[in-house]
Amino acid sequence: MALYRVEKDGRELRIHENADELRSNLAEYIADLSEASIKEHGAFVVALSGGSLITLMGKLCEAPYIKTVDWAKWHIFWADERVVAKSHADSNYKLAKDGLFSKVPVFYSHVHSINDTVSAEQAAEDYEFVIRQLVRTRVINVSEINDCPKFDLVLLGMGPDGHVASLFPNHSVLSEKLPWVTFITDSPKPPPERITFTFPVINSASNVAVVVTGGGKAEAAHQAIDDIGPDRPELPARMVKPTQGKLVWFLDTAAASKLDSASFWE
Ligand SMILES: O=C(O)[C@H](O)[C@@H](O)[C@H](O)[C@H](O)COP(=O)(O)O
Repeated sequence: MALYRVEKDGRELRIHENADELRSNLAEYIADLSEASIKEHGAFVVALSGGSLITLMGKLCEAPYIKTVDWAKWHIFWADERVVAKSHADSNYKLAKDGLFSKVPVFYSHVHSINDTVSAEQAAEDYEFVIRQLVRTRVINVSEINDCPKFDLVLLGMGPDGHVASLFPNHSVLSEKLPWVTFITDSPKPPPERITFTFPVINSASNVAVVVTGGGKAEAAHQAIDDIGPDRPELPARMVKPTQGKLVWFLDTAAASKLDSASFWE
């Protein structure tokens, strides 16, 4: 039985007894958003991260979702991607292709991987161009507040240091306001070269889910979710604040083990 905390600013916290319960809940959440988005604007525009998220999404490849989800209407992007060949073991595209999209009937023309033949800077520029083209052709909606693309769902993991996508603590890209996609060449988590959505794009999404498991992330989850006072450093995960969209945290009990338990209820 998941425990929920719904806070005044629309954030939702879903804490699960174990990874299997989280996987079931996450698959249902994504399938429901897919159905609602396709009903609303004829597509489901989703951005993935790398890491354990892909395994945790695995139930989407099983019944009933493999048949009930309208996979042909999905447009798939990456909120961050390593600047390596798409066939490389470090590629988030390869991770998602092997773990998910080779098992479900997505249109490969809707799977938007990076140009893996250029520099990180050029790959970020190219990726932003593809997103801009899909905004122009109205496949992707635009935020009512700024001109940022409004993804239907951005799926994030979180590192033990509180990074999300490839937005790492104390990095200058955290404050990028203009580009939709930027790049780093000094990632503390290997490999060093990555492209990443900036926070304006993440926070313009209609829905953002941060999916975190394991006790090694409990301190970061506490600092990202709980009221830790004004003088503590703001972790990147705490900067995920959708301007109009909804934020849902998917945690297992280990990752939630340091949360201020007084403020969530069943
Ligand atoms: O490309 C990446 O490395 C990821 O996008 C990264 O942001 C990941 O989501 C976190 O590091 C959590 O990874 P785990 O869930 O595997 O710990």
